[in-house]
Amino acid sequence: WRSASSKNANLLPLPPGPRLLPFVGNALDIDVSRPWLTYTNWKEKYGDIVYSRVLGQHIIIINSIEIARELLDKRSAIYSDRPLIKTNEEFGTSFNTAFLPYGEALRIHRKLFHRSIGAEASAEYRDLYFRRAYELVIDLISAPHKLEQHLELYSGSLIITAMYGYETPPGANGDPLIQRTREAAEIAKRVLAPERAALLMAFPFLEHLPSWFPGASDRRLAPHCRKLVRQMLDEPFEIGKAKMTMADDGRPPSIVAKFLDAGDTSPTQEEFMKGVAVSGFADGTETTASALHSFVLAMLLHPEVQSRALAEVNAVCEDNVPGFEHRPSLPYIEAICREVLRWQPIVPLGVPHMTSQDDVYEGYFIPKGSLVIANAWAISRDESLYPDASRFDPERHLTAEGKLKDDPFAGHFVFGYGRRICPGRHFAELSLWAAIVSILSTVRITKAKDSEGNDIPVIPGYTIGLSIQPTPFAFAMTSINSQREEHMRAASQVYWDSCGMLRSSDFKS
Ligand code: HEM
Repeated sequence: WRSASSKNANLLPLPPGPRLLPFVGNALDIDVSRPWLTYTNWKEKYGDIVYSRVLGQHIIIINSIEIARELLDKRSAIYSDRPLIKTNEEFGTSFNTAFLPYGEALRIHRKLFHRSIGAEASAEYRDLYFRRAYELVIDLISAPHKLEQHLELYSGSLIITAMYGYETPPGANGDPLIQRTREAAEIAKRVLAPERAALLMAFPFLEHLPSWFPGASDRRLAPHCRKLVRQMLDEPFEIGKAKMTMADDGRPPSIVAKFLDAGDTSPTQEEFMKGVAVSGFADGTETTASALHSFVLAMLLHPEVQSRALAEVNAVCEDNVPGFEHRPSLPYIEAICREVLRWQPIVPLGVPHMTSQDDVYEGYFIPKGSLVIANAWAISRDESLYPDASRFDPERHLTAEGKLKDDPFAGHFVFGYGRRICPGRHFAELSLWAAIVSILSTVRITKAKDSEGNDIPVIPGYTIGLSIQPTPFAFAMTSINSQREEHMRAASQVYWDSCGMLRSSDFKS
């Protein structure tokens, strides 16, 4: 137990944690590429709430859903700040909702998100999820080796349409927002290798020590990155505006259209709107695509899950394509979606919160300015909630009668907490469901064969960083229901033939 700060008048102890070394604290104890594993080990030794300190920064690690909900949900008013990361200013990325401090700008961003992709608004895009899911299935059948590209196009184009009201044609890579985001992400990767990104997010004060970071010289890319970000903010917004003047195409209005309709379009408000739209795209595309990537890996490893899912869909839909109207009758598909999110939490440590006041929890002192990390990885591996937790097992979410369990934690911990909970979670869940049910009903994912006809073994692995995704693996994908495949192709064709929507080619350059 260590003594606490002078503000801690009752000299309450800090939560338990590993022994601190002078100056560096616990910096040397942490696996920097996969800090969630270190923190999960600490759960064994120190419990569900752990105190650590690196270079004077207080860090509280939460390893249980109960404590995360108690502090981050119930005491959200004082657990919702974010650490300031100066690199964001330099590279022009401080507009992103995820980096905003707790305050007025965040409140406005979250209100705009709620209006555009809250539970109700997300449901308005029912047709869009499926149409794009059909295109995903068609793309996967014709070019399975471009899996990552197809998944990124699926998740990114859905968000672009919801945000701006224009569409990226199937198979296209040419959308300027996608291209520029990719370019900006490349710069971010050069400046911030994944392990550095995770470390910097967890310990933002480390950016003051550039000598610790190989690649700091890439800071010369900052002006170019700022220019890219400006284009990302302005160009699609102008397209969204132009879209408003076009004839009504019967689609739900985009978030930009709703914003412009609402009237207050002062430059400050407009800048908020632009920031929200690009944050949604930047924070939602890779996460959703990574979850789908994990799904494909899980199906490859578990053919029996694919068979059961297909039998369920066939029993409910016969040879028709499944839609949201079938969702209540497809509990096993729902269980697969839950398990995909639980099995490999895409953001294993969530995004760190920061306390804006001193607090006390169960007799432990929690200082103001502490980074609070809710360890989604540890929760996903909690054997009391999820026995044999490393196993991919959708059945854990079903009752003995095959009904979906009433699990208050399902879909919760992977999306974060309180006033910072992921504002795209409803949109994400609907787009995951549409893609997963469309794939399972129409294709079979199997091991790829080598030149001698033998199965290529699958060695599952994951990348490192703030968010994770599977490392590349070989697989094959074959259509197993020609009627559904035909329906998907025809629906997609009819749509694009009759489409009056603005396309990305309407961009100036
Ligand atoms: C499977 C998909 C997704 C996962 C696993 C995921 C996960 C998360 C997590 C863990 C956070 C941090 C929450 C916290 O601080 O407590 C977050 C924040 C955020 N997410 Fe998502 N997300 C997903 C999809 C999306 C989508 C589709 C969008 C938008 C269309 C989106 C937009 C955002 C934004 C803007 C934030 C920052 C919120 C804030 O700081 O207040 N996410 N997400």
